[in-house]
Amino acid sequence: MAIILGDNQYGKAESRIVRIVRDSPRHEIRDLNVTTALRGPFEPAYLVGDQSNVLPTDTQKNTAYAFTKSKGVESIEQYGLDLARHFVHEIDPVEGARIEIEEFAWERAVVDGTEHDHTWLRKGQEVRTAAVTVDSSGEYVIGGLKDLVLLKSTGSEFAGFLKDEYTTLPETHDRVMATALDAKWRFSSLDVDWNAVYPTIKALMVTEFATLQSLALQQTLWHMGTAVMEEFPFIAEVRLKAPNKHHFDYDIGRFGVENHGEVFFASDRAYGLIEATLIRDDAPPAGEAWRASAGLA
Ligand SMILES: O=c1[nH]c(=O)c2[nH]c(=O)[nH]c2[nH]1
Repeated sequence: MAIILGDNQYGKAESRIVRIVRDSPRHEIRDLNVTTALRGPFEPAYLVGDQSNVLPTDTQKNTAYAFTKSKGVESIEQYGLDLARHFVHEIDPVEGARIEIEEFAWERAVVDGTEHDHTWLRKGQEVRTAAVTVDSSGEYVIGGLKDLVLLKSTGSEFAGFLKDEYTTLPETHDRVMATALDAKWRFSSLDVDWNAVYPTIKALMVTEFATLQSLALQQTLWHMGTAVMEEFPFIAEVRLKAPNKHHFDYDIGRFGVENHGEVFFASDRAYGLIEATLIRDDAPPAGEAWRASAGLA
């Protein structure tokens, strides 16, 4: 019997990088959480402690910081491509690079009715994500968002489900539906206006969530994903993950107060977890696109 070293990669996880563009009195801010992971002939580091091919994770972190100035952060997708290409093409032993990025959004403070030049409020909304892989098989970009918290107070049903001796859930044709959406989309082209596509995808998914008379969260996810893929032919695949944040009618009848879908217990666990992958039947191979590192994006 021999033990062999299987899949491996190494890098610096979660470098928190804040880049301020201050070339004019009106500053800009980009607030990132960046993970790098390198793949290549790194077995000797694991097997015999030979670091000769190992670009330190500290160096990877430094490069991630430096590139926010030297290359800029036009979009997190482009920044990820710049960084991944650098590691693969400039650092000899590196054969593949995986860059995962989260971006935290800020909105300008409004002072005396005017947007302020250098003060922002952290947006409590979703986190934009990107995951870029570059290796000898190609270049892959996955865009995404996570923690997009959505709630609708009607327009959601759940009935007609399978029942057995353990089923107690009442059927409903009017319930609260809420989730914290995690969505990822794989691009089949790199010739994309990354910053233009993102808000459109978000808006399409929000619109489907709002307007579909939902028979289940599963159906809502299908409609969200298809809306995005019908709009953008260069999106080959969409992966969705949605916790069903249950809102249970609270029994205030005990106190002589009627509750017609007005007062709820917002349960944080256990939650249903509904997941779906939508893919075109002619999608190009995903290659290493989904092989995660820190799993940030
Ligand atoms: O939208 C839903 N899908 C389910 O699969 C499910 N199961 C459940 O108990 N409630 C719900 N709601």
